[in-house]
Amino acid sequence: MFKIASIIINNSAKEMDREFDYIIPDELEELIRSGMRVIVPFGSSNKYTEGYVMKIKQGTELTHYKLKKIIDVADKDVILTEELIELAYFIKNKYYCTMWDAIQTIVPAGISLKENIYIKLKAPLSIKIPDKYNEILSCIDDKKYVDISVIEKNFNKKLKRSIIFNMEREGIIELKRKMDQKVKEKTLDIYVPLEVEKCNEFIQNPPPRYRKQAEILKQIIDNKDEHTITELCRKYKCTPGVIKGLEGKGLLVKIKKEIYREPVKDEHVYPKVELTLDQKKALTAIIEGYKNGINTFLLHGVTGCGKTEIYLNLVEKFLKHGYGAIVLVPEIALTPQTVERFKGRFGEVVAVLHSRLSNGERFDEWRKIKSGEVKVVVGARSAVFAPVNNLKLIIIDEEHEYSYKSEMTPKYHTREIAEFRIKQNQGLLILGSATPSFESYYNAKSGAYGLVEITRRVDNKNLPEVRIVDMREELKAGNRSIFSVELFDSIKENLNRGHQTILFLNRRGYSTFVSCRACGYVSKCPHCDVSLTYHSSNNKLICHYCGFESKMHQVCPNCESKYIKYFGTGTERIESEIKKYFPNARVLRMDMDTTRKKGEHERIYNEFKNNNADILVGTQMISKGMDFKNVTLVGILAADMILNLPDFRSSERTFQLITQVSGRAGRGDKAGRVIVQTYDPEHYSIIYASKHDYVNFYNREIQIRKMLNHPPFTDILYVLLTSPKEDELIKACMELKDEFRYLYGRKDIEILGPVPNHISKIKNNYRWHIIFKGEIHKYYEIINETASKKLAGTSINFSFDVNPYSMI
Ligand SMILES: Nc1ncnc2c1ncn2[C@@H]1O[C@H](COP(=O)(O)OP(=O)(O)OP(=O)(O)O)[C@@H](O)[C@H]1O
Ligand SMILES: [Zn+2]
Repeated sequence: MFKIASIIINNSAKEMDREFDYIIPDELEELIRSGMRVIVPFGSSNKYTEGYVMKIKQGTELTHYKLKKIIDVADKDVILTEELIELAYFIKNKYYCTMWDAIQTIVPAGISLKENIYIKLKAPLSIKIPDKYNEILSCIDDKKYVDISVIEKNFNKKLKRSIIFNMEREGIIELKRKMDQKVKEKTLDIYVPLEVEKCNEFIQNPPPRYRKQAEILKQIIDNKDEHTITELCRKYKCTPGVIKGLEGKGLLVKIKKEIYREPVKDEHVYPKVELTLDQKKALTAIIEGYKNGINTFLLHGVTGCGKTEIYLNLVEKFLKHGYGAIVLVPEIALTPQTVERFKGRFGEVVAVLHSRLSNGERFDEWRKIKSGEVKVVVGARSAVFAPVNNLKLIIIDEEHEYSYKSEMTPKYHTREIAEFRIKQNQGLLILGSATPSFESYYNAKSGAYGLVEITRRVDNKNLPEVRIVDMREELKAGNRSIFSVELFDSIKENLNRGHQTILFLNRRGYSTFVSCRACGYVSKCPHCDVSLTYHSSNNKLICHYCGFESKMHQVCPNCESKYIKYFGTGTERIESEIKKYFPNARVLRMDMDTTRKKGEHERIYNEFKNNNADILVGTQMISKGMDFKNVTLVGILAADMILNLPDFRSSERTFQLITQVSGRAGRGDKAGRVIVQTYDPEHYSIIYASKHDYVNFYNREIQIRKMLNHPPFTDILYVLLTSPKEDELIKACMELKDEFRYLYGRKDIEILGPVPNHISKIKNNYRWHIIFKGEIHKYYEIINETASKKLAGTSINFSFDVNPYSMI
């Protein structure tokens, strides 16, 4: 009898999204387990391809004759544990992607394999070789194999692979295929003493000309050194010849030692503190609830109530029991404090998964986690897949943040992945926020999650006082500036007192759009359906969607008048106005434009933290969990900016932003104040946010969600259709609508659209969408099939997003 493996092949095409059977050859039978990565021949050309073993089953005589054999295993160990295989199936079924895409989401990019081809001349004297191969032949050897990429480099034209395969078929060359990992494990040559006795003999009686060698060998032994040759030479101030000499005598030997690429080391310590009463109560409620079988808790605590300290205590408790933990933050660079605190409390057992790690560094961290060397992982979204041993605790900080939803297929939500993993491992999931997402609060209220609330800040510090300023009144009173009188006076006062100020505006650049006052012309991106933003720092107009740049016009390109002006405000403009009005103030700006360079986030953050600036201007980058003690004033310049976007989450988003940004004020021993500027001062999300009243905001907004049948009361399948050909796209959308005819009038599903997107063109691709609301899992198969059939062979691409965070 022999065994068969069902394998998912490296291929993202929907048609290939199934398991393929391969025979497990006898010599591999002992080795191969499910979750392992293997190399198999695939397709008619039998190209070497990587794949993952999903299942192992018994074969029959009949299958033996039809099936191909596995060539080799790709790794020593299993890559996907049972739990991660289950997780891959979950992702595939929940977000409607292929199994390969699901697996690629789970494993780090650095481990993927690439096929390398090596070529050798077969030296067939009897064959007449066509002249067209001469150029290739001149690069090939008849004694050793040459890497095809080396030949490709030597070749001035593009070397077609088909030519190489023809040459093989004609018997001119021999090919050898190998699969190599993109990122390799890193090893170093380390010198260690071989036999102590032999060494001692040499040290005691060295021949006169080897005295120096003996002296150094003695020190190496005394210090129990394990070093590379360069390190040894530096340490003992000797030449490499001395070390080589010792190696030649068989006294020192060279061994290969596996090492890790170390991302930044950090020796900062974050000492333990005595928990406040509120923190103790919350911690007890969570631990008791968990003992009684509650697996997920929503920790709803006002800004500055000390949630991080609760997380730290939980992690400590789980570590003591030998369990592993994952701590998720919205974005590493934006939450330096949280990261510092975990590293500072737990040290070496913590790995931080930065988005700026190189593939090699990421791969090394992943290996450390998998081997159990690392027990706590702190990271952004994708760290939820970390192969932590004995995983029992996942914490999602600022769980309402949009960055927890992936923007790439599969468009998973981190919270849903965490819930699944915690269920599999019977562990504990903590969702923390001052402004929980509606999904989570709804679950907590309906009893699906445990709910723990903290309504006071640490040491009973007051939440800041929030004042709403009606900008329409300012205008009536003749104030045309971007600052209301109240905000302007408050900034001045704060500067005089030596306190710090944060000014928030959710738009970068200088202006929102550039327009001609004479003819009404608006500068738009030629590739996208959006207006261009003026950036004063380089005097350019920039598209925020595709990056297109053009010079700022001197005159209107349409009517040549000089009255071309910028309108609206971005962070750059605020910065320059502040500099104009308060020339002595030290101003920092944090937005996408000022933080492109590595390390800039940290630099700006530290400058402000160390009181080297008076005012910090920024976009939503500054709204997250930052804890500055000296900030007593926060100005929100345009609170209603996202309120009017065509998205059912815009009220929720507005409430969250105002509350979170306000939460940066008054965290030290001085009282905080917030000034909210708006054209819509009666809007309930602004009023509730000004009162720090999440619960009543929720109660009101949830009724609207229910009435209009929006999540969390229903599921949405958002189908985005894009094409560079507008006519073809519109026609296909209309025909699709017709094909979905039979779904109309059903109670359990509703169809909206097709309609053009809010932004109807991005990067020369026209965009339309269709929205399905209701029991989408019941209809997904048929929707997918209808669309695939209809759109096959057209210029149109389509993608799915389940419960999207943005429909723009
Ligand atoms: N038990 C404690 N004793 C003294 N200080 C504490 C205690 N717990 C937390 N703090 C301090 O209180 C401040 C706020 O804590 P933390 O940053 O964890 O708040 P948070 O709840 O995460 O707020 P946000 O939601 O705004 O991010 C921090 O400076 C922290 O060091
Ligand atoms: Zn553009």
